[in-house]
Amino acid sequence: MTVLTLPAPAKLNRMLHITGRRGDGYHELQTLFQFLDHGDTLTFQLRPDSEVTLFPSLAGVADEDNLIVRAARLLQHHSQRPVGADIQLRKQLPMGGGLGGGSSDAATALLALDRLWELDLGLDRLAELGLQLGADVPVFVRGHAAWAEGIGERLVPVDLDTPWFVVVHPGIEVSTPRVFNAPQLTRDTPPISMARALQEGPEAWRNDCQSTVRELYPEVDDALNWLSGVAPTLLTGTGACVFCRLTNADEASSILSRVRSGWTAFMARGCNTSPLHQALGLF
Ligand SMILES: C[C@](O)(CO)[C@H](O)COP(=O)(O)OP(=O)(O)OC[C@H]1O[C@@H](n2ccc(N)nc2=O)[C@H](O)[C@@H]1O
Ligand SMILES: Nc1ncnc2c1ncn2[C@@H]1O[C@H](COP(=O)(O)OP(=O)(O)OP(=O)(O)O)[C@@H](O)[C@H]1O
Repeated sequence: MTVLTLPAPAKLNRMLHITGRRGDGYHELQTLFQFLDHGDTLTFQLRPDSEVTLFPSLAGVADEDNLIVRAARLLQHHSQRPVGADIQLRKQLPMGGGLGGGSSDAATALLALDRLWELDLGLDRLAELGLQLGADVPVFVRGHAAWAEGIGERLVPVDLDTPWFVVVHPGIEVSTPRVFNAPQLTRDTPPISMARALQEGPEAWRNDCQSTVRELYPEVDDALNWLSGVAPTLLTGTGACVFCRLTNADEASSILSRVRSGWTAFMARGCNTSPLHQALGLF
């Protein structure tokens, strides 16, 4: 095998609580992650030397800073022989969208190159390496919808409802550090048990970042106001995307056709098994 084409799906935070702040400034979260059947696509072609190339480059991100190339560099240290790859990226997910696009690309690179380079590191080690790249990478490596604690790395697999979603991107990039550094962000939600979060269900779920992001980014406020007029709506991660859940595809496509011009939107189905793991036959 010398070529692999694989998906890098989006994630949603179906709920997100901020329960504290660690000494190093990172926030303690409780969140429910679920994947969508929509995302980026990456193609990996084995090289006989130790070069790693990426095409096309992302605007504003130097290749060596791209999480895909950084994932490849981390893995190269684990090979006894020179290994390289030409990587093609079909980017669909908005950057700074709260859909975890960069983290998902990184996880897809870790799993693809582990296979292409015959490293066989296993998901535990790959998730550990992934955490060095970003708090959201481990869930994409493990590939199952999850209840997450810590900074998002302590994961318990769960099965959530799998509705259709309409995801609206109001055309701006939200800075995750800016949101986490905002003085008005509440960081004192009392921790709850996973059982309680699951029992409360989607009607009760909320995102503790939402009111702060609304204040800092009026475009997100507009999108939340518009979409919640049609169906129950939440922010994902620190935004900028907002999503609502629908019981069927017809309702979703009807909302999609009415989304305000200047915003981008897509519809997708929630998945408890990542499309990446489905493609790799890991479940
Ligand atoms: C908010 C979430 O999207 C929820 O899924 C993620 O926790 C964010 O994950 P991410 O984008 O992978 O974040 P990282 O690249 O690890 O961190 C970006 C910056 O956000 C802040 N950050 C991030 C995650 C976290 N639990 N606490 C934080 O305070 C830190 O300032 C960090 O420097
Ligand atoms: N392959 C990549 N795809 C997207 N962004 C990348 C990538 N590599 C590095 N980045 C950098 O990471 C930043 C965050 O991108 P990303 O799309 O992961 O944000 P996000 O969807 O808000 O993530 P999260 O929900 O994890 O906070 C970008 O602004 C960009 O500078």
